[in-house]
Amino acid sequence: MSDQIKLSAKDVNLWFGSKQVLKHINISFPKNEITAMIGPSGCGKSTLLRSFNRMHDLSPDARIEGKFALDNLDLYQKGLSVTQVRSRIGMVFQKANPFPKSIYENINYGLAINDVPKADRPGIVENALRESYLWDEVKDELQKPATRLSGGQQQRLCIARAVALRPEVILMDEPCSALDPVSTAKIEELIVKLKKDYTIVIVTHNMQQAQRTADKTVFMYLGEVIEHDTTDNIFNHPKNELTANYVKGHFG
Ligand SMILES: Nc1ncnc2c1ncn2[C@@H]1O[C@H](COP(=O)(O)OP(=O)(O)OP(=O)(O)O)[C@@H](O)[C@H]1O
Repeated sequence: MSDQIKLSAKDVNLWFGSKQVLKHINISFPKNEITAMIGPSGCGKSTLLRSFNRMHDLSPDARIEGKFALDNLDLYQKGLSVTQVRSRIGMVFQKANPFPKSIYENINYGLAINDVPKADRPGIVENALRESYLWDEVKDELQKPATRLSGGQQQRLCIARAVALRPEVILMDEPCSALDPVSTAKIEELIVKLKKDYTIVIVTHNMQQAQRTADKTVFMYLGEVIEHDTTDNIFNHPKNELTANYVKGHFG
């Protein structure tokens, strides 16, 4: 763990049309820690997560105020492309979304569009698959379509695709919600292992998952950050009554 802030949002407000979805968000995520974002459906967790890697750039009705930063880099500054941002801030989605291509090509593609020299790519693909605990299962069938892998394997492939680009941050939006308990346990083990090299922010509805994986937890409600503390404090000694009621399962 360290006190160095890797990712932050300052005075952020976000509207979709006339509806304000994020309100006065001030939040920071320390380097090499896992932070879980929890809160009832519709409170803005995904919207906040997606803001960091500029997923709203193409939504004509989205209006964003405030500042998002990676270290001291303004993520919305003029001249900084989405591809540049996403090579440093990777994302893994709720539903595994491999390209309809081979296992190998799923990882190779990102390397190619980021101009990684051709000769380096096979080694990077192998390392990314090893790092994602998938290599032993797929090493003899790298040319097989990725869509034939199991759901859990596909999600680990998506994590491999993200880590291949050596991002500094990995954003995860309910990465296990479509998986069975065994696959979920594997991904959670992987997430905890990855924090040595990455800063991780994970949106989850699974309270046990937050407690098993996250150093810090953020509770959001109606577009606001209500409480942000160590995971132990959020679940066992919450300061805010709303947080207490939510983690006890009284609503949401
Ligand atoms: N592209 C969009 N255009 C318009 N409204 C949107 C868009 N994306 C999200 N919203 C709205 O913003 C609000 C917050 O949604 P968001 O997905 O961030 O919540 P969430 O806390 O992640 O919910 P869940 O836990 O159900 O995924 C919701 O009311 C949602 O309908």
